[in-house]
Amino acid sequence: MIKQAVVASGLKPGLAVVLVGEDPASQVYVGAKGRKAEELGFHSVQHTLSAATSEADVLALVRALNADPAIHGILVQLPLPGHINAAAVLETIDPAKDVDGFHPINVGRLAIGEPERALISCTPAGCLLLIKRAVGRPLAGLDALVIGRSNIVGKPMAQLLLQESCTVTIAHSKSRDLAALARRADILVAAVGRPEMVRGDWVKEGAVVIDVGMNRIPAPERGAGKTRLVGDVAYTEASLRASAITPVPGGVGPMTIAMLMANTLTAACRAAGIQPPHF
Ligand SMILES: Nc1nc(=O)c2c([nH]1)NC[C@@H]1CN(c3ccc(C(=O)N[C@@H](CCC(=O)O)C(=O)O)cc3)C=[N+]21
Repeated sequence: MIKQAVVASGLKPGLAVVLVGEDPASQVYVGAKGRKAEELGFHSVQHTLSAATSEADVLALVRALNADPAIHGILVQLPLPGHINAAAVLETIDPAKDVDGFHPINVGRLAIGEPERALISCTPAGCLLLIKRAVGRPLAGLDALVIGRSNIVGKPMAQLLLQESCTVTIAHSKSRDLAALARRADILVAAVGRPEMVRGDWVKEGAVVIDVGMNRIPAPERGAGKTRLVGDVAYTEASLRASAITPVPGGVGPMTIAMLMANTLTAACRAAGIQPPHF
């Protein structure tokens, strides 16, 4: 779907990914993003800097990418090493190239209900698309519960659902009786980072369940020292009640990468003064 839109636009969207340090898990994500970008015919560049790189050098690279007309999207992989002020780096990215949607300008545009001028955080944007497809009619009036209040997922997810006129509840570690809140939800988004915390009997019959969790847990059955990836939802139990549910892996993660590409195409279209496609 994105591929057709790229071809139709006649543009070559450019995505720059900046990785500071050699965290192996980060390298896996960055590799997957680069492969997808190339598959779609994007101009794709990766800057891998040593973990000892100074903040000034990261800022200088971001400024150079801001000024590069072949680059439409800039992603600085988080987390950054402790000696680098992540907020300073994110605020240096040109908001028009901020394909992660983490710059306060883009966060603000989402909050004031101007999503058509913003770039929206990829994971919640992808979750909203999945929810809309699963529900198949306007979301207005539905009860939505977002578990988790991070800047990257929980808060923007709640904003997007509010924009769709859902009745939105945001729950977090201090919330009381999460199970009761969950049982009322027509739309349940779990983004807390606790393996299989959402049980099957928390799920309302017919609810749409979106699992943002990416928890790596020990899997001795696969051999000594091996791990497996599980979400925040007990999938098998929850799938007996849900009308639609995303698995982990193979759900929100790949959708996040797809939305990163969609945001890069959107940024390229805006830079060229043409109407971005609607996903
Ligand atoms: N500035 C920034 N933007 C990000 O978007 C960002 C980031 N920093 N830091 C790290 C997290 C993590 N993240 C993932 C995206 C896709 C999968 C994904 O596709 N996962 C596969 C499974 C991969 C596996 O098996 O390990 C799946 O869910 O099917 C995972 C993780 C983006 N992140």
